[in-house]
Amino acid sequence: RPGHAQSATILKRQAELREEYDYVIVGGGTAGLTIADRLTEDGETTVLVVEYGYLDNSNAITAIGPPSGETNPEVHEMPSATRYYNITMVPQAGLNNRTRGVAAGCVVGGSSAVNGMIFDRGSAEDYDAWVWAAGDWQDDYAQEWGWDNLLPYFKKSVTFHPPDERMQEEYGMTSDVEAAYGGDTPIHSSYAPFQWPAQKLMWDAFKSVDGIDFPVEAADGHAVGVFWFPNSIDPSTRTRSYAQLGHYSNEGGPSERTNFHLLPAHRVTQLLLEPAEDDDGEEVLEAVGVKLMPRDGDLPSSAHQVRASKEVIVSAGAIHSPQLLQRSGIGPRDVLEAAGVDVKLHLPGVGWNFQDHTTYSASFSWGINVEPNSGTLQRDREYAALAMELWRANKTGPHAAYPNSGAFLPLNVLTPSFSSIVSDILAQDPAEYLPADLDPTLVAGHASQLSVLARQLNSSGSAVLELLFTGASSFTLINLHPLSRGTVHLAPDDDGDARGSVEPLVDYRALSNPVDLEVNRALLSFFREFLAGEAMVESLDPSEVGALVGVDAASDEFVEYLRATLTPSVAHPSGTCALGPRELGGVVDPQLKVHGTRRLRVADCSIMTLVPGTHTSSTAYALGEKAADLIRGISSV
Ligand SMILES: Cc1cc2nc3c(=O)[nH]c(=O)nc-3n(C[C@H](O)[C@H](O)[C@H](O)COP(=O)(O)OP(=O)(O)OC[C@H]3O[C@@H](n4cnc5c(N)ncnc54)[C@H](O)[C@@H]3O)c2cc1C
Repeated sequence: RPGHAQSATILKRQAELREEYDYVIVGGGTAGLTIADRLTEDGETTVLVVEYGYLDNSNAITAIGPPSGETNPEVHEMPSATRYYNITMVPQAGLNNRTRGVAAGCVVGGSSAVNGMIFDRGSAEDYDAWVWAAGDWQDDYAQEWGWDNLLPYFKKSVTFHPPDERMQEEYGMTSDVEAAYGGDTPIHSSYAPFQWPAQKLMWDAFKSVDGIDFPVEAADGHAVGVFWFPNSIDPSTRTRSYAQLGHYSNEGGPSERTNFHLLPAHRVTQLLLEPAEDDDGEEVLEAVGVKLMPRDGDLPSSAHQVRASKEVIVSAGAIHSPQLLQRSGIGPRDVLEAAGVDVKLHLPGVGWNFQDHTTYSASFSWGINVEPNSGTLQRDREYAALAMELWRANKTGPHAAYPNSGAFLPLNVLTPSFSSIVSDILAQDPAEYLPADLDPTLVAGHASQLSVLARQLNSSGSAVLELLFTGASSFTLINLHPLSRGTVHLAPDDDGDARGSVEPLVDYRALSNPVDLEVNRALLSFFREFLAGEAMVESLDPSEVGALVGVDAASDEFVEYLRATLTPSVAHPSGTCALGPRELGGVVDPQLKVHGTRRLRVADCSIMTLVPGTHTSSTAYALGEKAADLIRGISSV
């Protein structure tokens, strides 16, 4: 245990912990802290947040700008590895049995403390898709979800800082505050005050491609096209803005409220569940509290228990929320039995429907060298000195550069054969690419998702390719709407060991659905064609470099390249406790209540039925805000 960990052992804290709170929230991450902040703002409602990570005030979490050590050295109060879980995905059958780490934040603030700070939102269709996937139950889900219901919470969840006049004139940045923003929460959303000149050349080149939109504002539901997007960065200090600073230690925030308790460095190992009846007299499980264990120190002889008089809210993220439900006896019967867990509620959707965006690299070099660029900082000592001076003076200049522009393009812009890909999806037998003997409700849910995905891939309102550009010549091509579905299941050797330290089996099942190969081919073909177009040749003169040179996107060799190099995750894990009817494999109802239970909700990225075509943190904040209102029974912002 790091000596400086600001965490109490349960014995030290036992005196401070109450026996009972109104609400117990599992996970002090992006959504969890947002919910806790809202529930306690009345000064009366008592809330305990249990967080496995440490309360870590290292400035290394917030520092951005020049490499550490050169100015304002980063201070690591704790080893940086303590801010991540140590999980290795299971060997990926579709990726030559490769494995790698699974990125998930493990610290107060959750993944918002370690993420890349791209702070965009999906398109309206990305959120309507969750409702569409509810099939015959759409009307129920449309009451609370879909873009129109979420937009007020997106607005509420951040303080937006529009680009100033210079940034508008010099870089062409645009925004529409009224359409997309208006909140004043201490979670900040802003643009970098410096962009490299080659960025503009690429932006201009996109203008020569047919069918591309350039929305003035993307965060109002129009996140398709080439557009500017902000970062979760506080522009007054140019430091990371994240859930710990915005929903815990902020002035007047939860850390100053006596009705709020945060217990870091403790893991909830099980939910306390009792048999009960719901309002219709049906037998259900009722959540009455949690069992928790310290992360460090001597192991107590038994787990400490805390009761929740109103509700338990699970916000442990898309990797650990399903794990906790499963450990507690809620999940697919076979998975629970294999791990020796008593099945209290057979709910096959728990841990199913695992999704993330996938990515692979494509590298080029520019034949025309446009100065300055990030290399100039290394090559030109005078320029480097000026850059450091600007950063020291007012946090501007090249060291303030951060990605703010991207192409988020629909399939019909990427390939003229988009409709044949859509037909391939519609022609699929929904069970064909799923694990054998999957519960029929999960197959039915997948069938529903396939029709939603066909609709999105056929539409100009949903992006399929994400390509961020800053002026640099290396790119990652991201598939925003994969069809492959994976699992997060309890490890059979998870014997419920006292600390709960056995991590779940994380299987992306990347490329298990062949349509994902087709889409990846389309991403590469489009991008190569774009770079070979007149506008790019005249301004930057690209030539391809690296392992893909000479590899035809239509060839088997390209498939081999994908299997050898594709990354199955860009750290946007989603979908493992999906919003949706039980008949379609859903785990939570429109109120985020777990089917078959009382006083138990899940609220984090695991509830996203389909991963939206965007980075996921802004949605985690918005759904945290939404969940808090559902819990409080508030029907509009
Ligand atoms: C490396 C990385 C880069 C990313 N880059 C971006 C980006 O640039 N832009 C973007 O928008 N999104 C990005 N994301 C994704 C985004 O940050 C997440 O989708 C979002 O923060 C998840 O929010 P959440 O509330 O669902 O979960 P989290 O914020 O991860 O919170 C879950 C919390 O629960 C705790 N927990 C888990 N199990 C237990 C338990 N049993 N008991 C107690 N506590 C528990 C965890 O420690 C964690 O703190 C990135 C994520 C990572 C990891």
